[in-house]
Amino acid sequence: MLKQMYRTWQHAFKIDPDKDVSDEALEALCESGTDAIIVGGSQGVTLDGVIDLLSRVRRYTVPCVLEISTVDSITPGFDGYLIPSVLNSEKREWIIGLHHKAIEAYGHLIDDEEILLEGYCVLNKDAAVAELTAAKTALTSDEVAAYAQLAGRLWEMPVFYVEYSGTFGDMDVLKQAKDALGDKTRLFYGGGIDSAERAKQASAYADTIIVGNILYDDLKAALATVKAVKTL
Ligand SMILES: CC(C)=CCC/C(C)=C/CC/C(C)=C/CC/C(C)=C/CC/C(C)=C/CC/C(C)=C/CC/C(C)=C/COP(=O)(O)OP(=O)(O)O
Ligand SMILES: O=P(O)(O)OC[C@@H](O)CO
Ligand SMILES: [Mg+2]
Repeated sequence: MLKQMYRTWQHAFKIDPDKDVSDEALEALCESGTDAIIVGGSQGVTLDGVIDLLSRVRRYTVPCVLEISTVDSITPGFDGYLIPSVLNSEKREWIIGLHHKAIEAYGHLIDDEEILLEGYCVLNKDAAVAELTAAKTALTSDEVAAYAQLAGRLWEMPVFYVEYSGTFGDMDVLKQAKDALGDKTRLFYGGGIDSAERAKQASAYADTIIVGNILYDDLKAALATVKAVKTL
């Protein structure tokens, strides 16, 4: 059950259903000691791609959750569902609009124990997700911290996600977000973690680090990020 699990996560791999990963690489990732596999991406996510990846990850015992990016690619069978809301989007649809429509259509199917809201702050202007969601990425650390305080201490969202997808972020920004968040909300960090060293740096402030792109470019380096933050 997602709501019982996510608070213990220190590390997760995010695997994109739109990208190729070999069976050998997938086995190494799933058996690495990571806390969870997140299936998600912002481009080219299809139902077929999601089902294919889910069935392959299901050969292993690692928890597997879907980070929903389109309604059409939701399928049963995951251990839980993460719902991103891009707090610094200039467009209402990415904050609450698509969510409202989805709840109207599928709200009756939702198991509250398996669904988790993530307040995203998207900070790399060059990431596809920033363009897609019209994120206002040029924010000062105080402005990011204000989103963290809002998401954490006021709204008590389960997760605040500092997202630098594609590049390693500013650790001072991450620290300030942590300080502003309060103790109800888990801080997720993702973006440019491509070594044990960077994994350690980010996990000094983030409760959970998310590792994505490097798993396609350098599997060994990706696996090293697990050992860097977890005592196995
Ligand atoms: C049958 C069954 C199991 C039913 C379950 C019912 C259920 C769970 C219903 C869902 C209800 C609900 C509220 C759904 C939300 C609908 C929705 C589409 C919301 C919008 C989400 C959103 C803001 C998407 C934008 C993209 C985004 C933030 C994706 C997150 C992943 C991410 C940031 C990937 C990074 O992107 P990447 O591909 O790596 O690309 P770049 O590196 O280039 O950025
Ligand atoms: O792909 P990277 O840059 O590792 O980022 C991970 C994750 O935060 C993407 O949503
Ligand atoms: Mg990516």
